[in-house]
Parts: sequence; structure tokens; C-alpha cells
Amino acid sequence: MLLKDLPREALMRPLSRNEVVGMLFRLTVFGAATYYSIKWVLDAMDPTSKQKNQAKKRAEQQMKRVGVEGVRLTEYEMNIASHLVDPQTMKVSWRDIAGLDEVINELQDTVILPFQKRHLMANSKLFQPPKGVLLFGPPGCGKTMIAKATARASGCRFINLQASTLTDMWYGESQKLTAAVFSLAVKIQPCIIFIDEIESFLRNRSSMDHEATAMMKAQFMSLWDGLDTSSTTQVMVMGATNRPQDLDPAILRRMPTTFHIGLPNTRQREEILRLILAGENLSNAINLKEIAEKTEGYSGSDLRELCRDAAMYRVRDYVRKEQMRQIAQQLQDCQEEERPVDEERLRPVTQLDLLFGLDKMKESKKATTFMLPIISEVALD
Ligand SMILES: Nc1ncnc2c1ncn2[C@@H]1O[C@H](COP(=O)(O)OP(=O)(O)OP(=O)(O)O)[C@@H](O)[C@H]1O
Repeated sequence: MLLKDLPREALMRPLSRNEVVGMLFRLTVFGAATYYSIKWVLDAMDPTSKQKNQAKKRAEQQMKRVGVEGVRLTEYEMNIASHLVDPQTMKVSWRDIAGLDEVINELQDTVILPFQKRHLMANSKLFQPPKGVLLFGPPGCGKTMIAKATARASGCRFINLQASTLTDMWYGESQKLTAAVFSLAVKIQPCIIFIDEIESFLRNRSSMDHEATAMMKAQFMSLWDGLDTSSTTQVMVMGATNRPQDLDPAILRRMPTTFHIGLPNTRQREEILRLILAGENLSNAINLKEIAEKTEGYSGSDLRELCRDAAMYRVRDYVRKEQMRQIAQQLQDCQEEERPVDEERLRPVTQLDLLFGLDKMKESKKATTFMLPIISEVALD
């Protein structure tokens, strides 16, 4: 029936109460259905919605793991929370770091104590942990290990941030994420914000800087300064870099506490080798001092690689011996015999294994040095 077919009195008649309630009810249901349909369509069209849901789930799990409950987070804080590390589950401790006792003692006094004994120093601004600490030195010498062990020893929550987490986003998102790093850290303090390769996004300012990059740096610094407003705020930014000379001087000023983690000297290399090989089956004739003396310029990570290679030689020997034994058995067509217990075990690592490992490493280092000029000719940006 059309509207014009209705009797005129029916249209002029005031609506009854039931009709008004019914109409309101229908309008509400219709409104809600429209709202949720549009939301569903928008969500389905949003290419980042899956990522956001995953980040939310990860963030909730991480927050639970680090023992933070009942704290409401924004969408951006959740994204950052997925980079949270529980200090108690951190595998690295001081015992895993060799040859850096001086750095560790210094860190203990300047960084860890103020975090650990914060109840004693609550009213003093002088005894707050520094707001910025910089670890610098060549790659593979233990900067990341030091940062993790510091968080574990101080009992701080640890946000492990890669510079790309902030810089890969588009402009508005980067700014919101940067703000979220600091607001999340304050919500879950005591907290260490660790930024590996910090020079890659807080590098020397230049006139070539994109406006968005300059804005983000300025925002980062002002949020950082904002940590100083309360003497009870327990948040610290810890940066690691191989290229401190590339860092913006304004950033360097905010990190007055610096630690140089340089290439290990002979004594330190011997300590690192001893730690890496601890628990391995070593021959009695092993002489780590000799290896330490022959590895001038090697980082801790190089030494680890060398030991890994050396340890593999005995596996290779074991497999070869096994193959020879099988061939001999087939030739003699003899019965399966009980194998002596010794044959089931790997032989000990010998000095020769380490020296072979060293030769191999020297060869590959020579090859990469030869490749370097070719690589550096390729434009990086
Ligand atoms: N002092 C050390 N004691 C024991 N192991 C070490 C030491 N230094 C380096 N290593 C070994 O080298 C690996 C790399 O160390 P780490 O990642 O901490 O270096 P880094 O200085 O952060 O390097 P990058 O600048 O490349 O990130 C470690 O996982 C560890 O196996």
C-alpha cells in the first residue's frame, strides 16, 4: 500500500505510545546494524587490521609475562609492547660475558644500583639512574649482551627497539609510535628502552634531512627530556652503536654515561675463548693462550665462530669414521658387533681443530676485506 492510499485521518492522527516505542526500537536496531556493518567493511578494507590484531595479542601476552596487569594501552602502545622482554626470562647474564669486568663493575655502580635501590634514593634527584647510556664499539664485541644483562640484573622491563620499528612507518604513524615508546615505558617502569644501531635514526642532523625525519628526532628528544620532570620516573634510554661519530651531538649530550666496548685484547680473548669452550670436551693439550695471541683484531663474535668451526671438525671426523666402518663391515660381510663405548662418543676438541678453524676464518676475513671496496661502491641509499 502506498502512502497516498492511506486515509488522511490516519496520517494526521497522533501516534500511540506503543507505536512510538516500536519506532524507536526499530530505529535503534537499524542504527546498530548499520554501524557494525560499516565498521566490519572498514576493518575488512584496512590492510593493517590483521597486523594490528596480531600485535594486540602479542602485546597482551607480553604484558602478562612481564607481570603488568590492569594497565590500559593505546593501539600504538600495544604495538610497542610486542617488543617487550621479560628480564627474568632473559638468557644473558653477567656470567655469559667474558673479559668485560671493568665495564660491568662501572655499569653496576652507575646504572644498576640506582634501579635496584630506588627505595633508598627515592627523594634524591642525584641518585636517579641516568636517563641515557651509550654503548659504543665495533660489531660483535658484546654491546647487545651487555644491554640485556643490565636489564636482567636491574630487574627492569626491557623494550628492545629496532630503529626500523619507528622509521619504517609513514609519517603520522612514526610520530605516534615514538610517543607510545615513552608513554608505555612510563606506564610499566622501571624500564630500559634499548635502541640498537641508534645512529641509524638519530644521526647527525643535516640540511638534507627529510622534514619528517627532523620532526621525529625533535619529538624523540623532547619526549626524552620529559622523563626528567619527575624524580620518581625510572625510565632509561640505552643506545648501542658501531658509529658514534654519526650520532647527532644533541643526542650525545643526552647520553653522558658512555661505555666503550672495544675489540678484546689478548687476555680478554683468552677469557672469551675459555667461556665459549666451557663444558666442551677438550683435549688436555689445548692451549688457549696461543689461540688468543694469534687472533689480534678478532671480536667475541669472531671467536665464537672460530670455536664453532673447530668443534665441527670432530663431527665431520666422526661421520667419516662411521662411513669407513660401514664400508669395512660390508666388505667383510661380518655380523653386527657390539660397538665399544668410545666409538659412540665424539673425540675431544684438539689444538689442531682450533688452528684449522683459525686458518679458515683468516681466509674468509681476507675474502671479505677484498670484497669491501666493491660493496662500498654500491650506493646504500
Ligand atoms: N665479551 C664477550 N663474551 C662472550 N661472548 C661474546 C663477547 N662478545 C661477543 N660475544 C659473542 O658474540 C656474539 C655477538 O655479540 P653482541 O650481539 O652482543 O655484539 P654487538 O656488539 O651487539 O654486535 P652488533 O654491533 O653487531 O650488534 C654474542 O652472542 C656472543 O656469542
